[in-house]
Amino acid sequence: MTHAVLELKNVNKSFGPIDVLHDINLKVNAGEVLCLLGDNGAGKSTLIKTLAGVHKPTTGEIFMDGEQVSFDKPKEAADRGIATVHQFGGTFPLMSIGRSFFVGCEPVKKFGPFKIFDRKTANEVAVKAVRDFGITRIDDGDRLIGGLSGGERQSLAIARAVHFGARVLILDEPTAALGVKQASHVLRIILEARKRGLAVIFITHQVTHAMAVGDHFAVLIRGAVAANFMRGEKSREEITDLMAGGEALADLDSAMEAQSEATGGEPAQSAARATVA
Ligand SMILES: Nc1ncnc2c1ncn2[C@@H]1O[C@H](COP(=O)(O)OP(=O)(O)OP(=O)(O)O)[C@@H](O)[C@H]1O
Repeated sequence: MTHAVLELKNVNKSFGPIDVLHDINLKVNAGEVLCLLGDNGAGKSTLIKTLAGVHKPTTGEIFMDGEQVSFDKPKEAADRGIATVHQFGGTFPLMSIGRSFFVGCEPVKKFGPFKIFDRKTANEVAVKAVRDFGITRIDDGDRLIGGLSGGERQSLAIARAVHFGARVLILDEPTAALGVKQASHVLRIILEARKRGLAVIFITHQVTHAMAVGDHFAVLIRGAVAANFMRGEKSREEITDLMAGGEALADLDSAMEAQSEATGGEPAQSAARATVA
């Protein structure tokens, strides 16, 4: 029996008296993109941090390849192959591509009695890794990260994670700040990571981007998985409605109706209809 690369069973997370995640059950397989959708404050960051070893679940279990794991710090999650790429690629604008690719594990060469950073090797390996990922516009490892476009930075960070053996790639809103062309570039890189057999968790607000690459979708509302479905099981409109808080608009409608009844006035226009119009 093949196990999911990553599986969460009944994961709860509380901060003191504040319960943030409620009974999260999710799994992601090798070569699959799980899109995690949710409005602001839904608990996406807390979930990512719980997977990446920043937080420990209050209760519940996390499994990798069927084996229960527990991370005391982010390095332990990273050593198991869980890599998180944040919105701006998490790199330093004033570093070169070669330098930032190897930050923390720089290749060195001998220079007399000293060991110095092997810039040539770092640049060659970094440029090859990103070009293999289809980022053909990067051909000089000495270029500064600050001179790359947002999409190129994201793509570089993904290629780096894959190069260093990531098995689970957590992408935290990678397309949120990008224009259409740049976003489609990053989506192609996500598909390439999937093709290489990674388990990808793609956190996004953008339903169009999720639908372009997702195999499996989970919608978080107030820290719980409100919907969990596979590609083709829900329409764009249904997902958008869930995402836009159809529930919240329904609450608002009832509040407006109650107010209108209380004042005996004309019924106010439906919040949901007003939004759609
Ligand atoms: N350390 C903490 N202590 C107390 N409450 C917290 C803590 N971290 C998060 N929360 C609460 O948990 C809820 C979910 O927050 P989280 O940042 O995970 O949401 P999110 O979906 O990532 O939102 P956004 O898209 O705005 O980043 C929020 O109400 C937040 O205030």
